[in-house]
Amino acid sequence: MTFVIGRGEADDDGLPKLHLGAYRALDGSHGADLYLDLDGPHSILVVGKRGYGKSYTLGVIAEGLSRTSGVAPTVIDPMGVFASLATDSGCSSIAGTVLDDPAVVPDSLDPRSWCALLGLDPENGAGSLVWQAAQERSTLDGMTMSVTERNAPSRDERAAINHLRLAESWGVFDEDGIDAETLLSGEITVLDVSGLDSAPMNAVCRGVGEALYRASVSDTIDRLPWLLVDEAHTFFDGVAKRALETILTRGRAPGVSLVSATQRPSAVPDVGISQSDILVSHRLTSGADLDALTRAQPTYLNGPLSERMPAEPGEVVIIDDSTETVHAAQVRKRETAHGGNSPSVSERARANTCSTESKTATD
Ligand SMILES: Nc1ncnc2c1ncn2[C@@H]1O[C@H](COP(=O)(O)OP(=O)(O)OP(=O)(O)O)[C@@H](O)[C@H]1O
Repeated sequence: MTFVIGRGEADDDGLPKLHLGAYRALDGSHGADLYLDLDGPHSILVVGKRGYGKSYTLGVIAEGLSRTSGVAPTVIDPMGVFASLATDSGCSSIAGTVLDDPAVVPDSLDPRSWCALLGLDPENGAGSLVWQAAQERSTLDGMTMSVTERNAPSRDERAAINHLRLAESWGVFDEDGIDAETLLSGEITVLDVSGLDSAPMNAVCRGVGEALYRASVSDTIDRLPWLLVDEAHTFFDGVAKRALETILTRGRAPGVSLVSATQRPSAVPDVGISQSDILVSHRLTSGADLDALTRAQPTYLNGPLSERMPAEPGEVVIIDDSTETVHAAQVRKRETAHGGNSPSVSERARANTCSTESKTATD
């Protein structure tokens, strides 16, 4: 019998799950293996102070998802550390796509999102022009044309066009950009947004979140989407917030999962904590961050969470609301290289061994 977070105790029932790690005893020794359910949708919040393993854990989850059929993982990567998932030349590489300059199709954003993105009031002047343009057209050129065709007061027209030009200058909208169909192809897609400012980074996240949610609601998909967002406070603080909240509050019914990782749980809106059915907490020490989690602390957690904080990188306490259980665990080692690593001799040696092995295999 093994324990599957999000499902409970399970015999080998053949349902999809990923190997998350092992139980951790008080003396630090490792116990039985621990798994994470991939059969149904989940909202998972991964928290922890810098350097204690959030991105690493996100990578472990991404690896497990990549090796599971029936799911389609997308990673929003603001630090540029997940490319190694799909480009690792070692022995355990994963089939997937890394997009260094990700662009979304303009109509992945609905008219309300366009106004929010550009900071415009949809009820007035330039905002209502952008709203109508987004309703009618699916390209930025088309939207600009739509604005000029309205015979609106020239001040409003100029303001709307300037805002659309600003959006164009971000380089994240393209009619040939990624759409839900591409993201749902099954292989992992890593969207490296590390070169972008906060607004375009948020635009990509909102576009992707909305596209995945809309595709799932339309009921035409044959894989369940998983959206993994690192440094999630950047997106909960920006225009992507609404798309993430939609997935958190309404995503599970159509089958969309969200895994958000942040070192600042205090910057995550309450809904981001209360609607997560699984909390994976690495070490946290800031009072504000512990308070944010304590406010949502379930009654079945005996004693304060602060007293159960792990001490070492990779160690976690997991609160599983679907089974109302709490677990002390050690997250397993990554199979692919962790992009956030400082260079180390052992990591280089591992990569060299792998490339020698694969060369020998092809000789
Ligand atoms: N489960 C694990 N097994 C082994 N090593 C780990 C594990 N988790 C983390 N580490 C080690 O801790 C380091 C820091 O992890 P990681 O980069 O994920 O931190 P982080 O919390 O995301 O920090 P940041 O907020 O700075 O991105 C890793 O490079 C790795 O060496």
